[in-house]
Amino acid sequence: MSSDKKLGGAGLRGQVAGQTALCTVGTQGSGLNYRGYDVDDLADNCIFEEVAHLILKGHLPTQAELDTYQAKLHGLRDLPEELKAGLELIPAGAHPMDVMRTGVSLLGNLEPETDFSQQADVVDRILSLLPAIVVYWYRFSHDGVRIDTNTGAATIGGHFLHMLHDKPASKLHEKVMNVSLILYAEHEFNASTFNGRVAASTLTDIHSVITGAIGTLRGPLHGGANEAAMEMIEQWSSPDEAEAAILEKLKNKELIMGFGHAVYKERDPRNAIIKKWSEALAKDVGDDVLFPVSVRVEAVMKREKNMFCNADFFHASAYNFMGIPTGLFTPIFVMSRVTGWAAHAFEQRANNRIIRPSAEYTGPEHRAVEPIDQR
Ligand SMILES: CC(=O)SCCNC(=O)CCNC(=O)[C@H](O)C(C)(C)COP(=O)(O)OP(=O)(O)OC[C@H]1O[C@@H](n2cnc3c(N)ncnc32)[C@H](O)[C@@H]1OP(=O)(O)O
Ligand SMILES: O=C([O-])CC(=O)C(=O)O
Repeated sequence: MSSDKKLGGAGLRGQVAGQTALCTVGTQGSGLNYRGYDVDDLADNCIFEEVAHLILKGHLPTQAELDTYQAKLHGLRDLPEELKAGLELIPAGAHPMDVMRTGVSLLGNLEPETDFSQQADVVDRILSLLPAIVVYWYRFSHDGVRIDTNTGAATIGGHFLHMLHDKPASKLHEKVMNVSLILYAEHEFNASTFNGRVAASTLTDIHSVITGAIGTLRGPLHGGANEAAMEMIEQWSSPDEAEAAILEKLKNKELIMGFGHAVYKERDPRNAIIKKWSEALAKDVGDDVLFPVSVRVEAVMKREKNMFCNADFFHASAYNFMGIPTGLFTPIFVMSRVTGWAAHAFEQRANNRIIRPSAEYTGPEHRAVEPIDQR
């Protein structure tokens, strides 16, 4: 797939800002490759932990390596008591992305990375704990329970759902979580990753890299779009109602969340994959509103604006069908993209020069300070 989107002007669009061996966007194969593998191939054939291993450690694991890696991650699922105490202080009304940001930041105080030789272990610990950080807080603040974060679930996706729903995830749900986490894992120099690389280039600790990236992903123009898309589509009870509302929004020049992309021009290769799984989940729950509404919105945006769904749009209905509260949508993105952020930080550290571009000055001419009584 080639991308011929005109890239220029503001937002550093299209400018090469560094090198990476991790990923290509819009240039090879189906359109998104992690270390040479098509994302659809990975989503069909792997669990997320295999892809995390690929991104973080450089190759797809053998069965023995995967078993060892999963056993290691399982052994790291216990939240430190001080972290639980900190999470219990955060009010129920907080945004779960703020909880993720604070959780990682607090973890950095409790288990600091004091030397870069620790980076792989520190990242495995963060990867293991992210689902527990957000679900422990969510269940304590919303349901008044202190959950056990040792679920015994084989995969990170299954572990997240098990903690949330107090029971093992179905095979279908665990598969969809694996697919979702694989689709979101890495995407070159997107805003949150670039933020992370800038932080890494100062040789700061990995918790600072991840904390900054979480804050950047939170915005509705980036990862927050999956929640914003859900808040939009859940307002409509039929495809016709959705179509009328979208036409009105377009007339008012409103942004339609979950559409468009800074790099892809014609399609986001992740959309067809998550759409297929959203459809399977819709059948599973007997939905006859949310999925048809989403399909109509996609068709209207194509017809009216020649715009396509990005990875976020059909994630909204898919997560909803699995009973996941909307506020936890973007935190799932964090549980996945942490692999990309960390691998970019490792690359930056391995060949570092501090990232420090220049600005074109547009302020006042040179002038002298007026004495305070004359201003
Ligand atoms: C995982 C991710 O982070 S994927 C992105 C998730 N974000 C969203 O879904 C939010 C909605 N989408 C957007 O805001 C944008 O498409 C972005 C932020 C993803 C990309 O921004 P840009 O690269 O600046 O967009 P692009 O250059 O393609 O915009 C071209 C035109 O289409 C319009 N446009 C872009 N996206 C949308 C949209 N979702 N709805 C309506 N119009 C849009 C822009 O306003 C712009 O109009 P203009 O020429 O009149 O100013
Ligand atoms: O690449 C981007 O600009 C946004 C992003 O992170 C993604 O699409 O996964």
